[in-house]
Amino acid sequence: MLTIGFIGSGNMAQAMIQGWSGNPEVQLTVYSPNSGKRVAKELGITAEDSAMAVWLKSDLVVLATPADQLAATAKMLQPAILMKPSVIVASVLGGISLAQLHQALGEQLIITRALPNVNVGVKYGYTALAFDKDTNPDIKGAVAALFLEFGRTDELAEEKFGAASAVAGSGPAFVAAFTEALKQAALKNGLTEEIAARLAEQTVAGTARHMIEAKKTPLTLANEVMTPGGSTAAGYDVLQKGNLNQLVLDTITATMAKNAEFE
Ligand SMILES: NC(=O)C1=CN([C@@H]2O[C@H](COP(=O)(O)OP(=O)(O)OC[C@H]3O[C@@H](n4cnc5c(N)ncnc54)[C@H](OP(=O)(O)O)[C@@H]3O)[C@@H](O)[C@H]2O)C=CC1
Ligand SMILES: O=C(O)[C@@H]1CCC=N1
Repeated sequence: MLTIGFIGSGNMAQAMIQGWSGNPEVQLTVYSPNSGKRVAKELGITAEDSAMAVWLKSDLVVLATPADQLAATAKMLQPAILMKPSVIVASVLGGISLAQLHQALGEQLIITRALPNVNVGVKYGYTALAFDKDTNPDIKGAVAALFLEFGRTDELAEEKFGAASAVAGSGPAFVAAFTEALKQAALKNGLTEEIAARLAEQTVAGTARHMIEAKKTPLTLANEVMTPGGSTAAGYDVLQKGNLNQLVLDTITATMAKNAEFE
């Protein structure tokens, strides 16, 4: 049995707990100062009274607090780290590098930097992973296998994490915004709230599944839908004239700039 402990029980931690909760080989526990016990009860896992208790019970500890809480977390954990330095750390703290993590927690620890997105909660996530250079290949494989359980993963150089965070980490919010825009357009054109939501969600979900399962690029799929001279082409033209690509690029640039503030 592998025990995974969470420090922080917010949206990202909850998604990861949901993603791993069906695994009979994994036991999950959490500490979070205000919401830890409530979240543990809701998700059917155990809660601890301190970050130290989580560390001492765990084989792998996921740091899932806001990035600016790293120093406070490290302070709470120092005695436990000295008592049990074998614990593997997986940090999902946005913008915090492996070097910063080692500086705060200890140079001797085994640390993985992970950048999952909330879709891990429905086992359709994406996680970028970075390991210390000297990480034992068996440990690397075991950690990667855990993240593979709830979606796709890539091992990425840390300098690519800003882009990965903006596109894949924040991406669900941007895709959700586009989905909401589709829904609003359906509402404006007389569909009911319930039907508008279904049309928008199912279309976004189905389009993603179609591209993945049929191995089609986005443009291939778009061209299949666009009958020459037909109605989709008329709408697509509006997206292009509105410079959708530039708008999305500006969105990712602003997201990356904010993320870099923590570095
Ligand atoms: N949300 C996302 O999609 C993604 C988030 N991330 C990263 O995950 C991290 C968490 O984000 P997210 O879950 O969205 O944030 P939330 O605000 O939803 O949750 C933050 C959690 O951290 C807890 N917390 C705050 N301070 C401490 C502390 N000193 N010790 C222990 N727990 C603490 C809070 O506790 P309490 O509730 O008890 O007050 C809360 O449960 C961030 O670093 C973010 O960059 C990375 C990828 C994607
Ligand atoms: O918004 C944030 O800061 C975090 C990082 C990636 C997704 N959520």
